[in-house]
Amino acid sequence: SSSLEVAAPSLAGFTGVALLLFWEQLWKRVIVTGASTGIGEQMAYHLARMGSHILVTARTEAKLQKVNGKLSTHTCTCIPAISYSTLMPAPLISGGLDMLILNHIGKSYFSYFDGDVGHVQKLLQINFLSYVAMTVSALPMLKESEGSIVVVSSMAGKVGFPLTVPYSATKFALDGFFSSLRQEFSMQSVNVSITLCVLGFINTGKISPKEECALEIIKGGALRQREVYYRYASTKIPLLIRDWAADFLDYLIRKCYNTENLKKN
Ligand SMILES: NC(=O)C1=CN([C@@H]2O[C@H](COP(=O)(O)OP(=O)(O)OC[C@H]3O[C@@H](n4cnc5c(N)ncnc54)[C@H](OP(=O)(O)O)[C@@H]3O)[C@@H](O)[C@H]2O)C=CC1
Ligand SMILES: C[C@H](CCC(=O)NCCS(=O)(=O)O)[C@H]1CC[C@H]2[C@@H]3C(=O)C[C@@H]4C[C@H](O)CC[C@]4(C)[C@H]3CC[C@]12C
Repeated sequence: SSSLEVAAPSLAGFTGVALLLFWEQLWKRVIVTGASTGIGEQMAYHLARMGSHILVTARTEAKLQKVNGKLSTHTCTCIPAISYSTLMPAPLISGGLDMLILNHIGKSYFSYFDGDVGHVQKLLQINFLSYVAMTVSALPMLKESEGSIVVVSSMAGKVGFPLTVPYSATKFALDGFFSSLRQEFSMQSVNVSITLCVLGFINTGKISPKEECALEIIKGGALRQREVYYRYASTKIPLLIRDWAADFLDYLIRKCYNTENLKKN
């Protein structure tokens, strides 16, 4: 389809082609949550190109059907009307699974913390607790396939950025849960990899395009990396500063924060 052809140039790099060939040998079965728009949608297109069996979720049926239409020549199952706002319903997964990509997020605001505890609770349910519930449901199958869990997080889940208090809290929680779980897997010889993806601001322009970001996430998961940094320099360097000069990094973030530009997204 046209949109898959549009995505093709981003796979042109050597690692992209190598991954594609490697992936096709394995014929992966993958779940991508929050795949109706943004980075999740782009991951669905990349995975389809690699010949994966994919299951995509989101709340809005119309948007998911649009994505499904572009994936029609591939094996794709849509689970629309899935909302993670209430405690996870029955597991949506049956049969085998090789990779669980947890990507969805609920809507939040981009301004000073307004004291709304209910909003923090709701966002924790969508952005954090549902990730825990999905992981618990999928774990028997992932153990069987020695598969992978990929958790999409943010710079705002590693460093304190202003104006994103509830969102940031949910992303820090993911790091705590999945880093601790990774340790336990290692101690219990559970061969399921956990990849935490630390993303900077993804824009629609050429600097950090969502198509490239989506491919980096899939690559990191397939290679069973502990963490993915995208873009590497602009996420990794601030984190190195954080560990040695936290106050200085906080100062730099406040100084460089372009709120007007971010509010437009
Ligand atoms: N964009 C960026 O600059 C950055 C993004 N990230 C991370 O990347 C990931 C993807 O972000 P992005 O592509 O911008 O996200 P989008 O806002 O484009 O997509 C969010 C997805 O989640 C779904 N969703 C929203 N609310 C719910 C809900 N209550 N239950 C189930 N599904 C829901 C949406 O579909 P629907 O509304 O139909 O349910 C949509 O498919 C996120 O984890 C985000 O934190 C990290 C750093 C920067
Ligand atoms: C401003 C933060 C990123 C700093 C950075 O990486 N700059 C270099 C970019 S470069 O690679 O192009 O050179 C942002 C890191 C995470 C962002 C927030 C987020 O995770 C999700 C929301 C996305 C939405 O579109 C805008 C608001 C966000 C809360 C977003 C705000 C900016 C970040 C904190």
